[in-house]
Amino acid sequence: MIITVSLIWVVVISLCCCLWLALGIRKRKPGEPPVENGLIPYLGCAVQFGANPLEFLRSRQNKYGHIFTCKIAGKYFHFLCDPFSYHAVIRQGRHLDWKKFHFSTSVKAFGHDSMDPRHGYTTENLHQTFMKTLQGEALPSLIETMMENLQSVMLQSDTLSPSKDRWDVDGIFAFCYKVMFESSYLTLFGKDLGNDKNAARQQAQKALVLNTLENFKEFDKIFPALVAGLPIHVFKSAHSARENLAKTMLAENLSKRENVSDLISLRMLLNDTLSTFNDLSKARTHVALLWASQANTLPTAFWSLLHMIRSPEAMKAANEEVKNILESSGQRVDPSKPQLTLSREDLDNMPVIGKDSIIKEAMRLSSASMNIRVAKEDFLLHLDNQESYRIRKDDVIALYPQMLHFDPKIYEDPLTYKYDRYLDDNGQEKTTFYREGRKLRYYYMPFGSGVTKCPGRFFAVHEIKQFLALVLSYFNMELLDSAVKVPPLDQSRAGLGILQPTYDVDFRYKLKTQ
Ligand code: HEM
Repeated sequence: MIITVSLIWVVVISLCCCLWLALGIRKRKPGEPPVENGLIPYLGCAVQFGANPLEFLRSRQNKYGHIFTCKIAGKYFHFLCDPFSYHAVIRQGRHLDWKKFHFSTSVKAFGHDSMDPRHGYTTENLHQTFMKTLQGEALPSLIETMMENLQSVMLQSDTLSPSKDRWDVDGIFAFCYKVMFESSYLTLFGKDLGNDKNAARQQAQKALVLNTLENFKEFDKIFPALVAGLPIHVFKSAHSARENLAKTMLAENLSKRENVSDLISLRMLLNDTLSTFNDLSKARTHVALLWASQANTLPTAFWSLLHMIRSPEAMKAANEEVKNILESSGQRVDPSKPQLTLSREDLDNMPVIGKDSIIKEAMRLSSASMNIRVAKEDFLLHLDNQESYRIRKDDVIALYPQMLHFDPKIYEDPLTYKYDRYLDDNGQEKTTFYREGRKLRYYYMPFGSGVTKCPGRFFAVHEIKQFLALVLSYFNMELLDSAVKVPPLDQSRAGLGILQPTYDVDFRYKLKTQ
């Protein structure tokens, strides 16, 4: 009897193995890129890729060349590693779909109904909504509101309590998190009480911000798992954190707030007029925007501030240019009346901070976004070296720009932070980079590319510039350990944007005496 049962098991397992070999493994057809199926059914190469994507891709590039295919979580990814061929993917050919992956990822992570007009829940053109409310004429007012909020959070609310006479110690990431989260949340989602100074309402407002921050953190922790396809119900506390966030963003709550940004008010209107979403689904679309506006900005603020403080030359150059711009506009730094104004032009005209070099270099070192397109049909992908490869319908084509950012043939000494790397000899933005003597069209891509390029990028860079200009204006800052090493990047979020540090770095700050 025992022998019969064992025999049945052996047969079942063998059948499963045969089925997996027959159906789960792709055989390379003529004209296709080399393929790796990985050893684990369904997951394929996911575990090796996830452990260190850059190392994984470099080793496969050395083995296979400019393009190769890996099975990851049931899908076939064609990784294109030749920067001169990026154009073939970025210029949105008729064979490639960018919407499918983006819309389905958002549904998986945030739980709203599909925002893809092809699915029939809404006719909103999200891309247009973002461009209209985050760029061009919409930008100056976002910058102005952010400037007020940053100063109020740094100096007037209880978020920090800085003093002239005493150093305060904090983690740099913790500091950036507190200051940037609150300021940019209030800038986009408005204030509960408008300008009401009533103490009880101020406290209620503060409690709402703190709760939102805690819920955001809890939810953000499991974000990579949701993108990978795990259901949110597996993560009890993150699930309730996401639902708590959504509750605060129900129309009945948002409509009570004042100074709500154009982005959120237009989205509320379009949710009501163009969609069939229920109230909760509408609220969850706002949670998606909260995440998009914070998840990359917070670590970018950290890396920019950390690298600046660690680099005496960067600190000196940045300090001088902030001082000059304030002097030339006749402004005095007074923490008891924090009303500095720096327009978009002021911010753009400062060389080190203004031309973004300090920030760009910090992002080059910490960005690990993945640019993804899905093949709409079988087609031939033409590379720069005249080779062509067959791509099958529904396969994914992926660019991993960290390979560019850390390429020693493009960036000399790529692991070193050089605050002026993106400045030319005249102190202007440097836009020419070469690889083996050939000028590159794509050399810096933390915001993605082509049609899916981050629509919030101008606001994002300006808010970091404002943040740096203000901390330099108001605070003296020092590392607790002046020889502290830069913490390693937390790879668990690789593919999703700016990586977080694996641990925080302590610094101390106190108000400057003018
Ligand atoms: C340093 C900060 C930021 C970085 C590095 C960043 C990066 C990115 C990246 C890589 C994407 C995806 C592009 C793709 O899929 O190819 C993206 C999408 C997006 N970002 Fe940002 N982002 C930042 C800040 C912001 C801010 C502040 C906002 C809004 C206020 C924002 C709004 C969005 C939106 C709405 C999308 C989705 C666009 C779409 O699917 O059409 N981002 N961002």
